Amino acid sequence: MPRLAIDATCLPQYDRLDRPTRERLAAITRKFRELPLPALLSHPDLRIRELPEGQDPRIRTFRISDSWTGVLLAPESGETFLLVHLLPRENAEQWAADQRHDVNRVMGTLERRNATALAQHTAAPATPPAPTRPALFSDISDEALRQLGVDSETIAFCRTLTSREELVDWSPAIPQDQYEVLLHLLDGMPVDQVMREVVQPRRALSGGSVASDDYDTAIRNTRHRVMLVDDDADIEEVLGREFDAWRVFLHPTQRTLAYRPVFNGPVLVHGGPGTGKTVVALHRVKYLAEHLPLGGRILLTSFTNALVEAVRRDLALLLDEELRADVDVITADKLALDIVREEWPEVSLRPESDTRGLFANVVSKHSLPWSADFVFQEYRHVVMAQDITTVDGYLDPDARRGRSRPLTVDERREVWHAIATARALMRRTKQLSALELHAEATRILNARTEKPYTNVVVDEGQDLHPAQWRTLRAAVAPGPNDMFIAGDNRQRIYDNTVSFRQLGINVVGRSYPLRMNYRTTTEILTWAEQIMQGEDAGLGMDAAEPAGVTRSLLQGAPPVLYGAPDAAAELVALARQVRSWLAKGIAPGDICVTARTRRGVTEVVSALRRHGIPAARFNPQQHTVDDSADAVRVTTMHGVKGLEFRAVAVTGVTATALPLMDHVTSPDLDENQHRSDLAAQRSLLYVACTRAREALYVSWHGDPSPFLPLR
Ligand SMILES: Nc1ncnc2c1ncn2[C@@H]1O[C@H](COP(=O)(O)OP(=O)(O)OP(=O)(O)O)[C@@H](O)[C@H]1O
Repeated sequence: MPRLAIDATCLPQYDRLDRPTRERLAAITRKFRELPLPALLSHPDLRIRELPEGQDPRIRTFRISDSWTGVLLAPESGETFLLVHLLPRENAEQWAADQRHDVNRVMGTLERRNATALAQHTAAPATPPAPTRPALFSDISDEALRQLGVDSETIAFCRTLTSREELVDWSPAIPQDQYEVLLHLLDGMPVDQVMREVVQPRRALSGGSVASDDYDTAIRNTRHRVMLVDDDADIEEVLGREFDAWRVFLHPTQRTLAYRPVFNGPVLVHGGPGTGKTVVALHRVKYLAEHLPLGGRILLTSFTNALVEAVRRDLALLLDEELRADVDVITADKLALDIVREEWPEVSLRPESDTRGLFANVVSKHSLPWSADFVFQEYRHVVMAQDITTVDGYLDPDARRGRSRPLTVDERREVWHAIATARALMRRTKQLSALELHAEATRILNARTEKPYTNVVVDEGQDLHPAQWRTLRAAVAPGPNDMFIAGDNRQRIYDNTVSFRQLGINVVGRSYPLRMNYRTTTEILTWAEQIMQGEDAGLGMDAAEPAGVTRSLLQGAPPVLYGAPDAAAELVALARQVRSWLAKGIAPGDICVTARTRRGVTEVVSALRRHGIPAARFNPQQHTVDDSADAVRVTTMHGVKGLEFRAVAVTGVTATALPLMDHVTSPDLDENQHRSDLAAQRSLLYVACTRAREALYVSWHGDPSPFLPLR
């Protein structure tokens, strides 16, 4: 019996159909699966029509209602029908006639192109290539392009173009997988790398090349754009439930990572903002949960409580309750606390501010010549980062590698004494700092032969402290599929750096980049990338490969930048901007405004309300807002980590606020730490700006932040 597949193009259209039309479509698609092909094509009720003579014989249109038409790909061979598009009746036939569907033989996927438009342009380019500007890809031979799956027609077309912008403008007409190849080449990725990163993952899924008339296989291999409907599933049920594309359509690279049966050790998935790292981590959990041995458990963790809440919510969309019961979704800190409490039930977590206070007391009591901040940093970045437990360990010449302020041996003894005093006090009061809990949890776990988890999946890994990594490492036995880590060094906004090698997390040979951004438009992304230009990407996790450039297939308006004369004027301009987004039909809840500080958040909320705009402080942890759900969300720049909104306003990007020098270690204290803290503040701006899906507005008053690309 025929099987039904649905192209991703149909999904937004389905939302526009009214109830009777949806029911009618469901009835039709049921018939697709009940009747043999000849009976189906000639069925009087369905009015399946071929296109006029000379056009693609595989494409048919069928009537759904008086106003809606369906477009169907019905290959002569094979059993799979593809519902290609749902269109208003008046546009359907022309659209169908312009498109052509082919099998990409190299990548094994089904592709669509606007054949009419491409052929017309190739024959007579609107603007012939200027003799002064070389055609695109002039340094890459036809043969090399063909090996990457770019066919002769697309090659001939590309040779008429001279700029990246032209190629991007034409992207809706170009076969999608070929477009991705071209985009990477254009941005300088070498041919062999494109082969490895773009072509191979597709081939891996299709198991090699596919014959040009084998549409059936190609449709099944195009899972990044095509949804296969189970034989007994109802189309209404498939399309009618709240739809999130990420649950169904994985990019081939995402799919090969999430669904690979075995990795022989820890895996690192890295990539720029919006490349689907969280999506891959969630699908990996799904795969692991579906293949979990009896009694096994999975840990899914992320950096903050807010992020853990977000992945918990998303996991519920992907995995049914029964499988979710085998997955703990908690922060590393919560894990450490739970483990330590198993052996020491009265222990509690000491908030970071208390820990700093404790160090301040010890430093003043000992009348040390260093500031409390300095001693606290020695504790955090030397002692706890390396799990040093003895004075000799701290005196080791290598222990303070990377710290720029030298200490003599006697001075070290003094610092050690202060740190040891503070640590002893924590123990005596049974109130341990998070780092202390991790050190304890690691010792407990290392002493056990039975580990609590079969697999550990980590999202937002770039911000974890080495002590947290040690707990995670100790929570799972080393071996196949033990750790799956997603992160992006350039989004590191806290002050931790780690060396995986030293932590026994060996990702060498298992470090994979994701490069396609699914969230942000090209215009916003390209601008935001400039914030990070020249920034060393080696901080955070020591990824085997530096982060590459991220591309987006989405297009939109460039970011709007505004420098106001003073704070009041900045708020007035913000209100104007938000009002214009609302007027364009963006719901208040899809708009987020960030401020640099908590006080800034309060000021923005009251300013927007004064202008009659519903606004509320946003609590990312619970995804709740103070009053009404239908309000513009306002939060700090830290608060938007890992989230996204249709429109984002990043305010207060003023020289005195970014970097906020209170949060940056003074260079007198430690030069390297100073640089690292500055880099984290730069990343904060980058993270905030890359939360925007469609619209980004950035403002400041007085002098702009030096991190802002204003050229
Ligand atoms: N294959 C996909 N198909 C459709 N949407 C996708 C796909 N992969 C990711 N997305 C969407 O792209 C957006 C970004 O994904 P995700 O949050 O996983 O990226 P990320 O790399 O973790 O981002 P960041 O590092 O910026 O927090 C989300 O809206 C997600 O649903």
